[in-house]
Amino acid sequence: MTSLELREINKNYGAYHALRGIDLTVAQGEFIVMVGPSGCGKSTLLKSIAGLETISSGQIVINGRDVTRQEPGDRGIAMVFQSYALYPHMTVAENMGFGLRMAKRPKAEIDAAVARAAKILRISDQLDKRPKQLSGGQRQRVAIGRAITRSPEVFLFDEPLSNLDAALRTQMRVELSSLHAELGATMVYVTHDQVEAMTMASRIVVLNQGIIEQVGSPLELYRNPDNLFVAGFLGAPRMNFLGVTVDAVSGRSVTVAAPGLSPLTVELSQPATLSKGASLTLGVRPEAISVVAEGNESGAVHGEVRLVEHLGRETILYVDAGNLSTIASESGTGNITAQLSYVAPFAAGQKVALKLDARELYLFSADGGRTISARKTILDK
Ligand SMILES: Nc1ncnc2c1ncn2[C@@H]1O[C@H](COP(=O)(O)OP(=O)(O)OP(=O)(O)O)[C@@H](O)[C@H]1O
Repeated sequence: MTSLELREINKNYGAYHALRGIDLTVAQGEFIVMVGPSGCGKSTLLKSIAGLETISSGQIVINGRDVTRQEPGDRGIAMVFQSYALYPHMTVAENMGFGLRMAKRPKAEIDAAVARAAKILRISDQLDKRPKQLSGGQRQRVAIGRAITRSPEVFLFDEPLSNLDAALRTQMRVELSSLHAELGATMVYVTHDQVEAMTMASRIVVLNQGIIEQVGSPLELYRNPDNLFVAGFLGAPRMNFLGVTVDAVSGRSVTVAAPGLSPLTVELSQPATLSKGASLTLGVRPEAISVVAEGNESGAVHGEVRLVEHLGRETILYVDAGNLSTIASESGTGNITAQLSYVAPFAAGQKVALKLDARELYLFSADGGRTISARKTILDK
């Protein structure tokens, strides 16, 4: 059953076109996570669904009701903000019951809803405290509790965990996923955090400059990005991009090369009319790069280690591969990043040969960065 439908949503701030024809259908119980670079329109879209922003054109439908012109309080949504937005002079219980009190619900009903939400969020012993007596994590639980008590048709979350420290964020992430499973509610969640997006979402929506670049399950987007933007946006460290030229085409295979790179053959999604010498972008994720002994030439890139990050279980190498042309290196240190799943004994200044896994290569068209390589197999979660 459809829970939320966004139809051709446009939002202008004066001459600035912040949302450009957003279409999205969300099924009952889905956990939608919206990601995208700063300023791409995530908050504007969330606030538009909430009714805190008026859209310039389009339609917002919640459970079959057109709510486009309705007040926020009448839309059947509850929003949880990054800043918690709790009333400092009210107790936890009063904060949580606020929405129901405004709706003039009977006291017994409010008390029961608050008690239930507090139990779910494990803050039953905090109900008489005021927000300033609580930790950041507890405050965010109260804000979520306030949303739960209203039994909304759709929950909206605007970066709810970004004010918490790393350990608490991990804990709350797990708790929010459990809460979602327990309530079976439709949730739309905005975040900057890749891990939150990958682990919590039923589907991720990647926004860029007011348009949707791609919608899909986390693994679908990670394995089969539609274009260079999505490929580069999801994954940390980011996918490496190398400028290459077509060496030879044979049916569905294309061999590409670049100065400093041994020729590599990539499967295409369909037979392509690529001519020899045409420019393309080759993509390879850091985890699809291994270090091989010098002298092993097949698909190897030779370079010098600039920086090593030892993360315990894994090692990240930032390698300068000389004149191998790469596009916008993420770190500014070296131009190829390799992520090795072991404690690798490398040091800055060391010469290495990197091998790119031929099964894990992506090719993007020069015009618009469309993915033209064959789709990758997705291993189910
Ligand atoms: N009230 C406003 N008036 C004018 N422009 C605005 C207004 N609110 C947002 N914008 C512009 O609209 C664009 C989208 O803003 P929005 O806050 O939705 O981005 P975002 O993706 O949530 O960014 P961030 O991740 O940094 O929070 C930005 O370019 C922003 O400057």
